[in-house]
Amino acid sequence: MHSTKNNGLSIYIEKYDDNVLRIESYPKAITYSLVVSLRYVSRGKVEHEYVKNIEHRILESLLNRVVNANQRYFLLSCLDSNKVSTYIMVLSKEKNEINKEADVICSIIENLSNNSINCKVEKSESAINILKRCLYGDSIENPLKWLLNVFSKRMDSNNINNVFLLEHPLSFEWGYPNIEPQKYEYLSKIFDNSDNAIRLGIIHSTNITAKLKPEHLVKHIIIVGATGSGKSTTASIIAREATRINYTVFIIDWHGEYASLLSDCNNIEYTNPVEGTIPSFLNLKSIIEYEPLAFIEILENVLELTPPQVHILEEAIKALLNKKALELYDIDLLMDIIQNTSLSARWVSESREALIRKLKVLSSEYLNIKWRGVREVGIEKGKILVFDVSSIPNTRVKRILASIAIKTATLKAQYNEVEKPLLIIVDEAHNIFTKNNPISNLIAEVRKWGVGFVIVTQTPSLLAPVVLRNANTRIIHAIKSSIDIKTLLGLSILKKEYKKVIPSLKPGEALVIIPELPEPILVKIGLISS
Ligand SMILES: Nc1ncnc2c1ncn2[C@@H]1O[C@H](COP(=O)(O)OP(=O)(O)OP(=O)(O)O)[C@@H](O)[C@H]1O
Repeated sequence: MHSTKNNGLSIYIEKYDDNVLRIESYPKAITYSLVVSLRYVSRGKVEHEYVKNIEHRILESLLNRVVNANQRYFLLSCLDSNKVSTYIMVLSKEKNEINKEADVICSIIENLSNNSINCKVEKSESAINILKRCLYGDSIENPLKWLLNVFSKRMDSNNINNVFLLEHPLSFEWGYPNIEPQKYEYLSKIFDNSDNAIRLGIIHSTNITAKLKPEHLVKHIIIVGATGSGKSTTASIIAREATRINYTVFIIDWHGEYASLLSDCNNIEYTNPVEGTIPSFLNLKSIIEYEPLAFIEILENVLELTPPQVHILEEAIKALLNKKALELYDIDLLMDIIQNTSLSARWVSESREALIRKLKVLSSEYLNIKWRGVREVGIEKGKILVFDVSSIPNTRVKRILASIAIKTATLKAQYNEVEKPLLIIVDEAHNIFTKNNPISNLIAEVRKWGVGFVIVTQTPSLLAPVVLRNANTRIIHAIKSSIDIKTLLGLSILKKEYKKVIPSLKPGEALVIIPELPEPILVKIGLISS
């Protein structure tokens, strides 16, 4: 994906003080604004003609002021809980004048309407909400877009080129006012200078580096976002940073993207079964010796085995375990054993054939992978091992091999057979951490063995709920699908206010939620040079 050149108009609206908003537009033009709301005071039956007349006179007065004064006004009609409300946005380059101007126009309006219109200056927070409602209202012609267009032309006509596209609603930065001094201090404390942390990028409107500490890593991280939103880039930054603080990193690379993302790293090894290498975690010996049930459950789930097929598989595994030299990068051997299982019931032969048919997708013959000839690559402290499954032609096989590798990696961590702490990054995790895959429950268990997961997905709604619940650090890139946004909102991962922000994040921008902070922070993800 390429980032598009932004030659449009970007507008940042931030709280300046209790009533005043500061608007910064690109190309550079800073102005100040406040919003007054108009309410008709009910005085019995108000004549339509009478109201129209007042409105006409108010508009006339405002127009006169536009000619004479330094201010601009913008009338907003917003759909507010099913009724249309009227607001006036007062714009000025002079922040000192703007409160005075609001008083002036309110007194003009109240006088002209004989006090049948109530005029009130809105607090900054509610002014932002009002603008948001107007902006996201259903009207096809976005009034604010028009406003900003006109406004910028008038205020800074020399600087503005001809393109006026509000193509990116987040440029408004709703809910992201400049960080106030107390909050700034608080954030600096949370993201202190400690070197033993993952540096994610810079927090919006600060020069504070957002960091994830080791405790965040073992409480798991989820990275969500639509295609092209920057998930893999973020995951690759976490991988690099994790090795810097001496983590062992294992990456399940679903699409074969990490070779280019990490091309400049020299502490990295790649494995790809189609090219004859596998991570040592894929030697089935460990999983079958330590937890044969987990192996059976993975196959049962991914290959949708029936109970009789599971039974036959269990018997075959028992037989396999009785064999002295267990070499099960050898699914072929497992199939031989199943073929020769001496179960006598009549149903066996049919189920056996069906089971073998299902297992065939894992065989050397089907995959064109010579399981007996593959080279196993181990994992070392401070290094990254990538398991690239992208060239395996069958999604079920990818899911099985990735699940087995993850399970074995965590077993090795449990039995201290791998250098810890271990960080397992799982790209396209919705293919693996599904509701019925037993692997999903690992996320609630592995912390005590010094293992953290980074779950990367574009479809959080397909993840097992246990996975979403147990990933305490959330990195949310742009998401378009309303189902996925709802999933995050439903889990209270996000407050409703962010619903509109998430689709508009730019590639590499993310809302980051860590347990210590009550609100998400907006982070521009990027490598921080040492
Ligand atoms: N932190 C960043 N800073 C600048 N640009 C970025 C950043 N992250 C991503 N991008 C841009 O967005 C593009 C897509 O990023 P990336 O491949 O990480 O997205 P993705 O969400 O993983 O997409 P996919 O699901 O298709 O793999 C990158 O090629 C890069 O141009």
